[in-house]
Amino acid sequence: MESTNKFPRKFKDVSLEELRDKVAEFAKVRNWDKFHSPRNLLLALVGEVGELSEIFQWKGEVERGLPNWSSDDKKHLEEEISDVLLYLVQLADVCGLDLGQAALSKIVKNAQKYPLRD
Ligand SMILES: Nc1ccn([C@H]2C[C@H](O)[C@@H](COP(=O)(O)OP(=O)(O)OP(=O)(O)O)O2)c(=O)n1
Repeated sequence: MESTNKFPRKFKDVSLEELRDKVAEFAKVRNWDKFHSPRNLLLALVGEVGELSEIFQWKGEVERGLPNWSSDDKKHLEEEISDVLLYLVQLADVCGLDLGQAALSKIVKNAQKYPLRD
C-alpha cells in the first residue's frame, strides 16, 4: 500500500511476525523469558518512550523529515524508536495478541468513529 506520507517510500518491508520471532529468539537464548512478563515489558516500553521523548525535549517544534538534524541525532532516534517497537511487539506476543491484525482492526474502527466530512 502507498504511504500517504509526502516522503518517498524507500524502505524494505519488515513484518511484525519477523520482528516478533527475532526478539523472542533474542530473549530465549539469553534465558530472559523469565523476566519478560507483561508487566515488566510494559515498564520497559514506557522507559523507552521516555528515552524517545528526551530526544525531542527542548528542541521546540521539529519539521517533518527532520531536515536540520545531524546524522548522529537521526541514528539515535532510530535506535530509541526501535526499542519502543521491539518492546511493544514483545508485549503483544506475551499477551497472546496478534498485533498486526489488532492494529488493522483499530484503523477500521477509527475510520467509523471519525467519518470523512465534506
Ligand atoms: N531484558 C531485555 C533487555 C533489553 N532488551 C532489548 C530490547 C531493546 O531493543 C533493547 C534495550 O536495551 P537497553 O535496556 O540496553 O536500552 P538502550 O539500548 O536504550 O540503552 P541505554 O538505556 O543505555 O540508552 O534491548 C530486551 O529485549 N530485553
